[in-house]
Parts: sequence; structure tokens; C-alpha cells
Amino acid sequence: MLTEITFFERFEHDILMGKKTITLRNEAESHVIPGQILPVSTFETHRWFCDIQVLEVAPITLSELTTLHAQQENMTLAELRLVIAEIYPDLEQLYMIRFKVLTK
Ligand SMILES: CC(=O)Nc1cc[nH]c(=O)n1
Repeated sequence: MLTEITFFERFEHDILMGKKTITLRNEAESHVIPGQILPVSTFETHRWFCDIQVLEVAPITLSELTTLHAQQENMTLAELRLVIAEIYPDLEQLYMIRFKVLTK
């Protein structure tokens, strides 16, 4: 079970503003359950910046991504596909984690 989650610093503002409400992760980072509360830190320096509550976890493939997922990431679909390809090269099976920010 995941007990903390990290995000790249470039996503911090969007998360805190409620503009990014999902994250797409690989299988290793998908072991969370709805209701679970996770501390969130930056990937680069492990600085805590909020707690989130997991609302939903669902498998999704790269080809199934839609403009709704892109909106929930505060990106265009083209941007989202590029970002995911950069973070997880050649990975088709992803997991969508929907969350809300609790403590800032
Ligand atoms: C650190 C890290 O992997 N961050 C990610 C990965 C995928 N999506 C996301 O929002 N953040």
C-alpha cells in the first residue's frame, strides 16, 4: 500500500489550486484505496506541501485517455500524452487516481 505520494514541483500550484484533480500512475504506484489520506511531497526535494484524500482508483490505458482526463490534469490531451510518455516511456497500462486536497 502506498503511504505517501510525490509530484513534480511543476504540478504543485495546479494541485493546490484544485486545477489538477487526477494523477496517472504506473502499477507500482497504484496501490491506494478510496478514502485513503496521503501526504504529498515534491519529487525533487521531498518537501511536504499538502495531504490528499483518494476518491477513486481505476485502471486506464494510454489509448483510452480522453479530454476529460486532460481537463482533470489541467492540460490538453496532446500535452497529457506527451507528459505521460516522458514520465513512463512505452507504458500502456496506467492507473487513474482521483483525489481532493485536504490540508495545505
Ligand atoms: C513524481 C511523479 O511521478 N509524478 C507524477 C507522475 C504522473 N503523474 C503525475 O501527476 N505526477
